This record gives sequence, C-alpha cells and structure tokens, in this order.
Amino acid sequence: MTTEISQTATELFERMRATNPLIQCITNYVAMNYAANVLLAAGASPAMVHTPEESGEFAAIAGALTVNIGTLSPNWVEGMIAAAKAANKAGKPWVLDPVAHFATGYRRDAVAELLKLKPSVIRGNASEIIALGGGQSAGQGVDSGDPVEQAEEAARGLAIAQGAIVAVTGEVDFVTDGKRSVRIAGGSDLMPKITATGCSLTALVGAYLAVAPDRAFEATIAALGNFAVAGEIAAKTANGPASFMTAFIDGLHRLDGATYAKNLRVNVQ
Ligand SMILES: Nc1ncnc2c1ncn2[C@@H]1O[C@H](COP(=O)(O)OP(=O)(O)OP(=O)(O)O)[C@@H](O)[C@H]1O
Ligand SMILES: Cc1ncsc1CCO
Ligand SMILES: [Mg+2]
Repeated sequence: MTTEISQTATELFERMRATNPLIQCITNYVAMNYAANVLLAAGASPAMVHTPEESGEFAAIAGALTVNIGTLSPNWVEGMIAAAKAANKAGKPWVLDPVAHFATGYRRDAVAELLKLKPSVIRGNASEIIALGGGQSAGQGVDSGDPVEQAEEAARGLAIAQGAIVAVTGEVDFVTDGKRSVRIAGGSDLMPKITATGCSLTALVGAYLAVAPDRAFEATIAALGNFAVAGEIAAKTANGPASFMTAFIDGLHRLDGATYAKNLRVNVQ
C-alpha cells in the first residue's frame, strides 16, 4: 500500500510537470507573489484572479481553483463564493485554506459559507483543522500552536462530514479521506519561518488536483510530498529563512522524478 501510493505520487509529479496546469489562486496579499513563484517553479501556471466580476468566469477555464482566506474583505469573499460556485458547476476541483478562521467572527462566517460549497480538499495547519472540528486550538493568528497528531481525529471527522480530503500540515503532514490516512515526513523547520509557505502549498495542491481530479486523495499526497522533498533538499544548503526561500524555489524547479521517488517518505496509517 505504501509502495503503491508512492508510485502513484511519483506518476502525478511527472504528470503535473508535463501538463503545466492553469491554476486559479484566490489567495492573500502576503502570499500572492510567493505562491505564484512556487507554482511556476514546480511546473504549474498560476493566475491570481479574485474579483467577483471575473472570478466565476475564470474558474470555468482553469484546471482547478484554490481559495485562501488570509486577507479577507467583502469583495474578496464575494469573489471566492462566485468562483467556488462556478468551479462546482464546471466540474472543476477546488481547495480551501481556512487561514486563522477561528480568530474572528468574520472569518468564521466566511469559512462556513465556503464549506457549504463543498471544497474537494481542505488544507490547513493543525490549529486550523482542530478548530474546524469544533475543538479548542492553541493557534495564534495564522501560525499553528498545536502538533499535527492532535488534529488527526478532527481531520478524519471533518473529511467524513464534508466528503472532502483533509490535509493537516506541520512537522509530519497528515492526509485523510476519513477512512484512509497517510503521514508524509520531510521538509524543514525553516518552512514555517517563511510566511505563506502553507498558502503556496494550498495553491500547489490545486495544480495536482487539476491533473487528477478524480484522485483527490493521491493528488493531495503528491503535492505535500513535493514540498517535503524539495524542502528537505533546500535545507541542506540554506543558512536561514531568506536563503532557504531561494533554495526552495530553485529546488522545486530542479526536482526530477527519480529524486522525488527516492526521497518521498509516505506512510500509510
Ligand atoms: N517543523 C517542520 N518541519 C518540516 N516541515 C514543516 C514544519 N512545519 C511546517 N512544515 C511544512 O511547511 C509547509 C507549510 O505547512 P504549515 O503547517 O507551516 O502551513 P501554514 O501554517 O498554513 O502556513 P502559512 O499560513 O504561514 O502559509 C508544509 O509543507 C509542511 O510540511
Ligand atoms: C501573515 C499573514 N497574515 C494574513 S495571511 C498571512 C500569510 C500566512 O498565512
Ligand atoms: Mg496557513
């Protein structure tokens, strides 16, 4: 099972890079530039299209949509909802990143509306997933304050309740569809020291979903595996967060299928 999932992830890595999928990213002001560069380096084609006047129209032509609520305002929420509705209508997968949704009523309400539109994948840090499951999290704003293991039960429950794949990221990532679960090791402790690493990963999950819309579980694992492998390699030459960022973008660009397969550490639970 572990070997099978690793092989599938490697196939999806190759397919994503060969396909260069067009991904609509509705993300926050902090993440926009970094996420676009991450997608380009990884082999996808990002487009940051958020305003309601065009977000729905664009969702119908993109391979997948990703929605991150990091820096919200009414116009953006309207754009997110229009895009998610259009993606659903066009049969396109979409990913939700519920950044700090527990922090304010406005964020909670926005996430509740978006969850009604049934994202294919929900990707968050441990604190965000614990809070989505109704638990008390130790998160501080956008940063997680909880270990991934503590979010696993909430992740399984959320996956079943939503009919979605749930990905919890941290030192060792956890992905579940409610029945099947895997852990993905790798990455670097420098990754949470760079803002928008998680937001960029959410965008990359969209890129993998675009090439395997009917295999959202495997696509999510493959995307998280891509970050884990590239992050671990980048950390070997980095002196701190700033040089890591450069090494990470270069590493995503240079990564090949053989290196991906060799370094991927997925464990079926
Ligand atoms: N301590 C760690 N060791 C290894 N990898 C890590 C660690 N912490 C986070 N990561 C990796 O960093 C990436 C982003 O995960 P994280 O949980 O930090 O997202 P996030 O909190 O949503 O980020 P942000 O909101 O700042 O964009 C994932 O690929 C995850 O595996
Ligand atoms: C720092 C920050 N604030 C709102 S969104 C964001 C990016 C990381 O989630
Ligand atoms: Mg986040």
